[in-house]
Amino acid sequence: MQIVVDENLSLTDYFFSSFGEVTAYAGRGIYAENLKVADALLVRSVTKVTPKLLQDATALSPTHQRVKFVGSATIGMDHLDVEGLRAMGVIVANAPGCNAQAVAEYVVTAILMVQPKRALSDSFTLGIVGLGNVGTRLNRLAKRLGWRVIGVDPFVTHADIEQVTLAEMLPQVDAVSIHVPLTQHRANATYHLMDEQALALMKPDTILINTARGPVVKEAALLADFNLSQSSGEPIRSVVLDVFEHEPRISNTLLANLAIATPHIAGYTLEGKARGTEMVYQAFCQWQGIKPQLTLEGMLPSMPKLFDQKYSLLEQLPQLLPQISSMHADDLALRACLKQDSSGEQSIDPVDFDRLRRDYPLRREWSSYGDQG
Ligand SMILES: NC(=O)c1ccc[n+]([C@@H]2O[C@H](COP(=O)([O-])OP(=O)(O)OC[C@H]3O[C@@H](n4cnc5c(N)ncnc54)[C@H](O)[C@@H]3O)[C@@H](O)[C@H]2O)c1
Ligand SMILES: O=C(O)[C@H](O)[C@H](O)COP(=O)(O)O
Repeated sequence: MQIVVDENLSLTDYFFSSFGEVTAYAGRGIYAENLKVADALLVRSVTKVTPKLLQDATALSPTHQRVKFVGSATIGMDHLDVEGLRAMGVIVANAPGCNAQAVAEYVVTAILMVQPKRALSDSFTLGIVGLGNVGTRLNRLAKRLGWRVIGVDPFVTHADIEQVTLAEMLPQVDAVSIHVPLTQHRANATYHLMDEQALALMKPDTILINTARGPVVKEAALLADFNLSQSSGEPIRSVVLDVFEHEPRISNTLLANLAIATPHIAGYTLEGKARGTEMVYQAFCQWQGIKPQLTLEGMLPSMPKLFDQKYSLLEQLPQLLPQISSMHADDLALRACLKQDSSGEQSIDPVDFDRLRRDYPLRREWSSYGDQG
């Protein structure tokens, strides 16, 4: 069997080499040409997989049966034409929840970094938009920190989360964190969910965090929000972005105004990435009609136990974060990539953005340091 993989997947040899030949390419560089003799394609979020891609591959090698399994080791699926692929008989799988804990920990870290004093006060209120795998994990962490949580999700109900509409939530929270899939052309679509109207409902000092997908926050509205504060002499809103509307290109006009900017690595823990591949492996085994033999058991190195259950998360995090989080360095590394582009503006080059992601020193989740949840 021929298996084509994005080079940015973890542990592909461990999980897949017993099935056949595994060939890796840069995720943004997987073309029909690379899939001529492929049976399975394993991607992350940067490879757009459509029926056309697979049909083009078949046209290049008509005697080969085309790709029959597409696995994405990610939570998000907006890069896959799931309906179109399934309609042509392709098995499509992703990895729901694989890096949800990583993202929840990223959000708490960002809030504690941006506004430590406010976040440590007992009246801090967090708004969570999207109460799926990430949103519910974030709710759990936030409650452990003593924060009040208000959630928005038109599709689910959680007994332990106070749920309101977006318009009701935005004026009353200290931070808003976005955890919705990117959707378009349907009821409650999330494309540009955070637009001029939504930003206008927020207090000027409400922190905005987007780790979902870039186009959920309308960049032009964000820039207008910054301009409005600047022109009235007010401090600009604290905004944390891990994803960008025009990713992988980021203009300095945006970057210079962000409190924290990271290159789409909120989910990049060793655990999150490894689980993503493991979940795709499980779906792959199901497709092959075999029982999965391999697991992550014993595959991840153990870490020193830094958390002490005698103390609360709130008491320990401020001291531990400098040791267990790379957020400050991640932000600096991204800003260090600014250079003049062809239009004479300063921006982050997509090649540098992808390099930072490929070479990212994967963080560890707090449980690996002894946090028992
Ligand atoms: N930055 C990263 O590294 C990273 C990592 C993981 C996931 N993500 C992104 O985060 C998204 C959320 O992840 P998840 O695991 O929680 O997904 P999930 O599918 O478990 O949950 C998404 C939730 O959003 C809700 N939702 C949909 N439309 C909504 C709307 N208009 N308003 C409010 N809620 C709405 C859904 O009902 C669902 O409960 C993913 O789709 C992915 O794009 C990013
Ligand atoms: O949806 C997700 O799981 C993440 O956003 C995604 O996995 C980020 O990393 P990438 O797939 O681009 O490597």
